[in-house]
Amino acid sequence: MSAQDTARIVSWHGNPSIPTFTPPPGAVDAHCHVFGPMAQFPFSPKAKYLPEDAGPDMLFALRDRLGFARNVIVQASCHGTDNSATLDAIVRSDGKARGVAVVDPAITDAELEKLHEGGMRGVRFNFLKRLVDDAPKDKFLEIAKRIQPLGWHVVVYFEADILEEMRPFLDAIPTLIVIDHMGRPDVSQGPDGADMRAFRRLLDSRDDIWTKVTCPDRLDPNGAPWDDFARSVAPLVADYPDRVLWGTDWPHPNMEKAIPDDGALVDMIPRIAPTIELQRKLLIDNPMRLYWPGE
Ligand SMILES: O=C(O)/C=C(\CC(=O)C(=O)O)C(=O)O
Repeated sequence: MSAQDTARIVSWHGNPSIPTFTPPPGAVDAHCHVFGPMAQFPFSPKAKYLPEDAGPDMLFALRDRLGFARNVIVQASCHGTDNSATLDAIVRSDGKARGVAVVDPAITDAELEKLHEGGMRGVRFNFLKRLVDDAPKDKFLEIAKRIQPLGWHVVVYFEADILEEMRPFLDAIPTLIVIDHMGRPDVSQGPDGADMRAFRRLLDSRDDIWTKVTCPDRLDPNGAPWDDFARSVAPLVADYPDRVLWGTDWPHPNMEKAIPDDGALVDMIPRIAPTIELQRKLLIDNPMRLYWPGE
């Protein structure tokens, strides 16, 4: 049975709390998605989940409610390699959103250029078997080389159990790399656990590997208030302050059984970035360098 035969899913909170923490003016939500609207932007026939519509109006209302100024919209796997929904959201943002695309390896240079004009600044390689049918490393490396003239970076999503086998691939990527959700460590192991130590070795292997310190809801097996996430991730932010990004992950694909409160997610920020300076780097300086350089 494909996702298209199943009922459409709601994986986001209907009434998120207003956070206690006030993000600094200009803060960027650097990891979120849009779903559809399906009537205009149908989901991929290969989609592994079929969500209800969560389009740009909803995303921008949440941005304002949480106190953010800008979004980086990452093409979600349910839209495959058709980036139209993400591009449409960027157009509607009045310059307040940029994007990360997912592309077919056969994409032409002219099409890549068009994506750049549409506000894309990176390409995502997804290695989660539950989300994509295949992840051809050789073809991904070709794309990574071809996006270099555009000044783009590569976003890579994988889980901790394949970190070591990912190393030769990651070593060969010629652009800056952003690892989604820290490569999904088991944060209940703590800051000195095997997963965090392996991830730090990766960060130490190159100074142009960045990461998103995101998704306590996905990574903390003990759930809210995500204490294991806070104690494991705060030292990472302290040690790599210029290489970290933060995002809500709204509309939280596949989290329908444990939907996080977006306000509570924002309230995690001072627990992982306790000083004004760390918060400014995490929420403004770092994402601006990648997505709005020169502004
Ligand atoms: O939103 C995320 O980053 C994580 C996802 C969904 C995803 O990556 C996608 O659909 O492309 C997940 O773990 O299911």
